[in-house]
Amino acid sequence: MEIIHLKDTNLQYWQTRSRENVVALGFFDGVHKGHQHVIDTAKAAADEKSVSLDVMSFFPHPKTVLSNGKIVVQYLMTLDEKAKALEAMGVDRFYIVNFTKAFAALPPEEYIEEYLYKFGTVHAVAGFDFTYGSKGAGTIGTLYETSGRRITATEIGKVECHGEKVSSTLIREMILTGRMQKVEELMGRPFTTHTRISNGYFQHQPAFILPESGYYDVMLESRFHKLKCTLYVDNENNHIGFTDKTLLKHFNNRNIKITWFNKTAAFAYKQYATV
Ligand SMILES: Cc1cc2nc3c(=O)[nH]c(=O)nc-3n(C[C@H](O)[C@H](O)[C@H](O)COP(=O)(O)O)c2cc1C
Ligand SMILES: Nc1ncnc2c1ncn2[C@@H]1O[C@H](COP(=O)(O)OP(=O)(O)OP(=O)(O)O)[C@@H](O)[C@H]1O
Repeated sequence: MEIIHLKDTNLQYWQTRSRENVVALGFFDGVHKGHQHVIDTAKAAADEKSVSLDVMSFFPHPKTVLSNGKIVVQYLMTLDEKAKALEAMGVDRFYIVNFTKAFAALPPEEYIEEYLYKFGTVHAVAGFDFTYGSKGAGTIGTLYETSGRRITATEIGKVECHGEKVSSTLIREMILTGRMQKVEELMGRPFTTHTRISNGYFQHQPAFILPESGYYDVMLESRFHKLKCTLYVDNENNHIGFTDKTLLKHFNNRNIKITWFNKTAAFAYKQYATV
């Protein structure tokens, strides 16, 4: 899979290097069950038409850009993890558009012309609530007409879990209340984070979400070790630690993947305040 970062200055370059494709549209943080349905549908259409499967996503998050940074979106995954998840689903090209206010304000016609038609898109797939362009006026339902009937479209109906729309926002809420089983149900896989332990400390980057403070059953994986253990999280201080300090030696100064299972207890801050 190719990963292409689009900005004003390289737009034309990539337009001329595109080929016919079916595209899936959206931010796709977490690549959850709703997103999976969108991408699987686009994959089936691409296979049927024998064209490439592309995903067109954005960065940073539109809510952060449109609120002038006032709304902080804690991401569920890094761009690298998102790319791996998309690649595993059969995506050929992953475009990441530099999301700016100017881009958000494009008239829907112009977005379709410059970012879809000139990129070789013959068919677009997005969810019922995906909007694009100034005032969010463009929808997947209006895309065919707005494209001058040059690009067909499929609208994906709402994917729900126990009557609620599966969304990145809902998953963030569940992580922040420690409901990891529910998160797994919404994502279709357990929640994972990638981090590094340097000189005995987890270097968690605050741009990425951490579960509610507490003790968690986790799986830790480095290049050389994989084991189940308990970690504690002090969310307010963006801190992760081992309850069994003897385990540190296996993971110190390594990149690690944490797979989060159950929250087993509330966090007793005083117990670790002096460690
Ligand atoms: C391709 C594209 C994707 C967009 N995706 C989102 C999005 O996921 N979330 C969002 O809040 N706005 C998104 N926007 C921005 C909205 O379409 C719209 O510009 C925004 O809600 C601001 O509306 P305003 O013109 O009334 O300020 C996107 C815009 C474009 C062009
Ligand atoms: N539950 C769902 N059912 C159907 N389509 C969905 C669902 N969730 C997201 N989509 C679609 O998947 C694409 C990517 O979704 P996007 O990341 O923008 O939304 P989201 O998961 O609802 O996030 P947020 O909570 O930030 O709004 C969009 O086309 C969107 O309409």
